[in-house]
Amino acid sequence: MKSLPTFTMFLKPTHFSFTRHKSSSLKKHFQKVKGDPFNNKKRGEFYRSRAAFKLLEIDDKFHIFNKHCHNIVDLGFAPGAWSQVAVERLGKNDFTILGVDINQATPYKGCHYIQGDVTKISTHSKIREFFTDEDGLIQPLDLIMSDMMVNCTGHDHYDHVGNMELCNAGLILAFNQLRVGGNMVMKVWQGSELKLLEARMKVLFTKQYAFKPQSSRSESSELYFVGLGRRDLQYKVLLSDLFGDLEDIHKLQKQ
Ligand SMILES: C[S@@+](CC[C@H](N)C(=O)[O-])C[C@H]1O[C@@H](n2cnc3c(N)ncnc32)[C@H](O)[C@@H]1O
Repeated sequence: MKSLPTFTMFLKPTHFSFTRHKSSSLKKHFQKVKGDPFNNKKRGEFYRSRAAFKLLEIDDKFHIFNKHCHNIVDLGFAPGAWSQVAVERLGKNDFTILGVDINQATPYKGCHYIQGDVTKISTHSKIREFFTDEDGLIQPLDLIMSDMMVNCTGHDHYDHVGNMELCNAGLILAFNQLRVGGNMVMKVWQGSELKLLEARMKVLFTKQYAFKPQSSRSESSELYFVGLGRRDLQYKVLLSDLFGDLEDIHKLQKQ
């Protein structure tokens, strides 16, 4: 396998823009609670997990829960804090949230849940079925959010490779089921293959960002890729093209 540029190169401005963001809602959290705002007992009791804070920051920055956001898939849903944030942020909007997780979980109120492995085609079929209405019309997705992560081994390379497989599965879902103009957020784990994922995102989305929320521990290799505005590829790009090597993908970007 070709060796790919390191993540430090990935952070150069010609690639994804990389920002740390001080969110207004998080500032409010700081004011409400003393001590570590992300690890506070009261806050922890309110959200199903600390992962909520990362999504709050992402939404503050990229406004993913906007008025066009109705059909949402939450990949790696358990224990459900991201769905909880989505419900909170979408308020009275008309929305449907489907959580998907390889493990058993309890759906968040007002949300739906299926147990399934996102790397399996059968799970993608279940998602499509769920969003097919009584007349057999498939309702495309407006937002795919993925906080999926393999069980960490503590060995960064293995964790990165495991995460890449999950990200690729998320991208396949975006290719097949995300509407034109739709958005995607996914957790990525730094490593040599990130360059390839970045290139695929560039083919699929008009704007892409790499974002490290403040609530994500600085020593952690995680960050989030945000793809805004799924492109209308008009059948010029096939799924197999998207999963070609880096050189082929760069050619696609020029089309
Ligand atoms: C960091 S947790 C997600 C936390 C969640 N976003 C929240 O807010 O509560 C990662 C999740 O990814 C799930 N996961 C890992 N591999 C998966 C796969 N192949 N398919 C579906 N879910 C997967 C794990 O079971 C785990 O629940």
